Amino acid sequence: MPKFAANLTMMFNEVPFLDRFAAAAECGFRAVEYLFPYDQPAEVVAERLQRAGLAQALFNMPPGDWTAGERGMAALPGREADFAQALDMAIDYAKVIGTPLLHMMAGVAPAADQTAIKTYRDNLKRAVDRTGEAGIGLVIEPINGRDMPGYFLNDFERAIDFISDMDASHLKLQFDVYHRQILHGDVIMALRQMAPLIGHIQIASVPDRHEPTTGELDDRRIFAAIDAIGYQGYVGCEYRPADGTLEGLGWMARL
Ligand SMILES: O=C(O)C(=O)[C@H](O)CO
Ligand SMILES: [Mg+2]
Repeated sequence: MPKFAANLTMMFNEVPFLDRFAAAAECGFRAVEYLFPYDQPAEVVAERLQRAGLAQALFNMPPGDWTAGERGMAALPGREADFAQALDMAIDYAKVIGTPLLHMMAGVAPAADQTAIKTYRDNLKRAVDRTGEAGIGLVIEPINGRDMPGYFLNDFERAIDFISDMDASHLKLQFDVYHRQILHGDVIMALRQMAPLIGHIQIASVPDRHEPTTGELDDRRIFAAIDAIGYQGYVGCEYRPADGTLEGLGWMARL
């Protein structure tokens, strides 16, 4: 069975962000991930993580103005300076908190626009170089257009092409089973084929993004496939509990 990380952006919303670390540890999680730590000083986040005895699996680079609808800046022409600043901030936080992986969000931009594509490539190269110097892994994640309309990176093969073009061993794919199923299906074959390039995996039920094992996929078989490809990282539980975090944790106990 894979090792699971609690996603503290979606789970444990019953308590404030900083208290979610202890809450996750009390429920038996040994690792956590979340979207953004930047509302808190990095030292404070690191202290909560350590006090709870948890490993950090991953977090995202600053996404731009989230409340205004921004979902990353890597593919946004004209925002290169903001992207570079966000990258610096993410690396500073990563060093203090100790994450092995950063997720670079692409942003909302037309997927076929040549200027957006060039901007994305240039920013990806910058992020590959900076994370490489810092000894941190970098991942990119295809996201479905129902959850994020207009998201630039909306295709798994395209993500694989970007990763292959960069030819950097610390740049990998964030394989979110939920997005894969909505975008393309064929989840287990994709896990097998993309295995060497997978740096992080996330899970949720489809279509409602609730607890694993409650949706249209056979998640037990997916976990077996993840083991079979030799994946050693965490599987992030990036789901919205259907009826309370604690009330919904039975799926893990039943595995
Ligand atoms: O939405 C997802 O699936 C993610 O993993 C992101 O990090 C951001 O929304
Ligand atoms: Mg995800």
